[in-house]
Amino acid sequence: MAMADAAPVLAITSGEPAGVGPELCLKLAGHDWPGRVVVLADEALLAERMAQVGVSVPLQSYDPGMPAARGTLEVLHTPISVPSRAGCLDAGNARSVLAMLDRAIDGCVRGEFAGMVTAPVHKGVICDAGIAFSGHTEYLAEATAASRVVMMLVGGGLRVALLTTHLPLAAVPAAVTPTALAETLQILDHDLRTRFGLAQPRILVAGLNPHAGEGGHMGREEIDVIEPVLERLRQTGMCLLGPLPADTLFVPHTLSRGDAVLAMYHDQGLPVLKHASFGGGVNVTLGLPIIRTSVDHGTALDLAGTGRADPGSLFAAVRLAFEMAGAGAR
Ligand SMILES: NC(=O)C1=CN([C@@H]2O[C@H](COP(=O)(O)OP(=O)(O)OC[C@H]3O[C@@H](n4cnc5c(N)ncnc54)[C@H](O)[C@@H]3O)[C@@H](O)[C@H]2O)C=CC1
Ligand SMILES: NCC(=O)COP(=O)(O)O
Repeated sequence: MAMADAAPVLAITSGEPAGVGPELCLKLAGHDWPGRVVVLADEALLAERMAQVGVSVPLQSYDPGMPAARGTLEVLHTPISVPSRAGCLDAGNARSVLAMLDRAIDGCVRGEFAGMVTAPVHKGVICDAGIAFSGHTEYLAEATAASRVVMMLVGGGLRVALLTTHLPLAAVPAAVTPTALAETLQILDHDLRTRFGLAQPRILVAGLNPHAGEGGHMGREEIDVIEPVLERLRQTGMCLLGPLPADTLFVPHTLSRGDAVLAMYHDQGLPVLKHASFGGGVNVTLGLPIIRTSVDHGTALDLAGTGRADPGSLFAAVRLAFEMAGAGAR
């Protein structure tokens, strides 16, 4: 167990072995972090990627009581099941990717780790292995028995949270329910106060339909669901603006009126966020009993093994996790 006043220890899951995660994790070594970073990865795979991208990073096996020497990378060996070639997915490794997540989650729940930072996994190859998987966010919710969690991306001066996450577009309208909206806004408001230090968060809520439904002529979710929920939550003291037409919500004048945006679905909010910050954005899961941040990008199979993947988002995710754990960034 980590001592309450000891430097926080973060678990960094290296994710899909064929993706850029393992080589990005190597770049964490030698940086002056305000605590310990422990990379969960297959040690032999890390050695292979080092050879492939032409770097040499001394690895030290993770020992809870013994922080690694500066310049080395602490590694908690989590074996892959079959050899992995950069850029080539193999469903045979899906279960080992999930075992890596399970180890990090377990360590966070037990207090061994102050939080976890995830490098990307490949959702499709995990599903190809016969495991229903739609993302870390949903997996973490289930693993920690959190009844609802909220995906929020932070970057480029924006905070964008999502009401629905990895759903087919056709399933989105039915998921815009009073309960889902109210609980999501309550989690967002709560975590903006407690984890991001905002005394009175102002949340801009997007409509679902073009022009926020144009008075009911282009869809009724705004009138039937969103407006009543916002009105009810305003009575509890929450500062909510909306439902706002999503096409003009992200113009600077409107953004200046809020601290965070709640988008109704994945591709309503994330393209704007990624346009503003790709390579430096961070994905945070709100509503969990543990701290979890992540990169803003995927497995980038086209770059895996080249050493050219940008580590900026991983670094930002690690910095934010340390800040959330109470350790200032260096
Ligand atoms: N946190 C996670 O685990 C995430 C996982 N994914 C998964 O990743 C897989 C691939 O997704 P894609 O849509 O192809 O997105 P992607 O982010 O892997 O790639 C999109 C484009 O961005 C580039 N790119 C990505 N990361 C980069 C980096 N660090 N530096 C420079 N360029 C970078 C890629 O080369 C590619 O051109 C999917 O299975 C998806 O679900 C996607 C987002 C987050
Ligand atoms: N587009 C964000 C994304 O896919 C990340 O999902 P998750 O794995 O963090 O749930």
